[in-house]
Amino acid sequence: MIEVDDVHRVYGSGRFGGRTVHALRGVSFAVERGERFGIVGESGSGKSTLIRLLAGLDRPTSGMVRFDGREVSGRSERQLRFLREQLQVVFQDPMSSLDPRMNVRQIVSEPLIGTRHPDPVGRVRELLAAVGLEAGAADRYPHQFSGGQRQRISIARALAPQPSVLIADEPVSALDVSVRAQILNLLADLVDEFALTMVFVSHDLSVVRRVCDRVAVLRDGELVEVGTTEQVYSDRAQPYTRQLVAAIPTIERALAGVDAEQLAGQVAAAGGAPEKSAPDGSAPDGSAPVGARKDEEG
Ligand SMILES: Nc1ncnc2c1ncn2[C@@H]1O[C@H](COP(=O)(O)OP(=O)(O)OP(=O)(O)O)[C@@H](O)[C@H]1O
Repeated sequence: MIEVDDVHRVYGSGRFGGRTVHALRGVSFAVERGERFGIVGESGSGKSTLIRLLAGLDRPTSGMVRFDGREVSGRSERQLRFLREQLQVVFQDPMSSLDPRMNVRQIVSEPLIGTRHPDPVGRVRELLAAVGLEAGAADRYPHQFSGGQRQRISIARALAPQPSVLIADEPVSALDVSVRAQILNLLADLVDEFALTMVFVSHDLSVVRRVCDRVAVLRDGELVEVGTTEQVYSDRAQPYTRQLVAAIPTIERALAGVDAEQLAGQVAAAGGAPEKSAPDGSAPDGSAPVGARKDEEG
């Protein structure tokens, strides 16, 4: 469905002594139809750059991105219409990606403008139900919802044009930990229900692990590992991947059956990151562990 072939992206020309940043270095992978493919890497590893290339919002400096056999790079906006219909992105922060002046009906039906959909109102009702919002939500505005509910609205909007591929760009990072699991479960259910292909991007391997079949690990613009989520999570052949696992709060690893002490030893031996979680399994900022429920969404 998606092929990324030896893609490089260099920012800046380097002319007149200017700085260049080699954000992606020879990245290659393929995402099969129906797959849930995770891309994980720490800040600055090139995740946003890669998403922009997949969505046809930017062009690689060299290499090629293909969608359903068609080249994405180097096409005009008119030629990319097929991609805009087939591929939708859910962004990290629903507050900034939803227009505060539009009500939910307008937001969710916006992608249908110009498509001659026979029943946009009915479609909005259907989509709100699919993401677990009541029909009355259609008349309300983004600020009247909780963070998790706003992300549900973003997901409904992304599904409106009936895409075949959903790119989720850190979709739960801006949310309270108590609602993350609900949104992840919702995404997984919708991918099944609508037979979607999903590319799920996150800095957090534990989040990717919940929803993805395969995962690619990105470091400083290079793919250092690609494999099934379980392989990557449990083999940890790469010291960098071990660091990503070690950054997951202890309770998450306990749930995953990973021996925290053994892992900490491996990381220390690899010169890796220090243990970040508190002994009680809470996150470093003192927030509740992932998976804890406060029923904040209501
Ligand atoms: N428009 C740009 N011009 C110059 N450098 C850029 C530009 N966009 C990104 N970069 C650089 O490219 C590298 C990769 O950035 P990118 O935003 O893709 O990483 P990321 O993994 O998405 O990080 P984050 O999770 O912090 O968003 C970084 O060094 C970044 O500073």
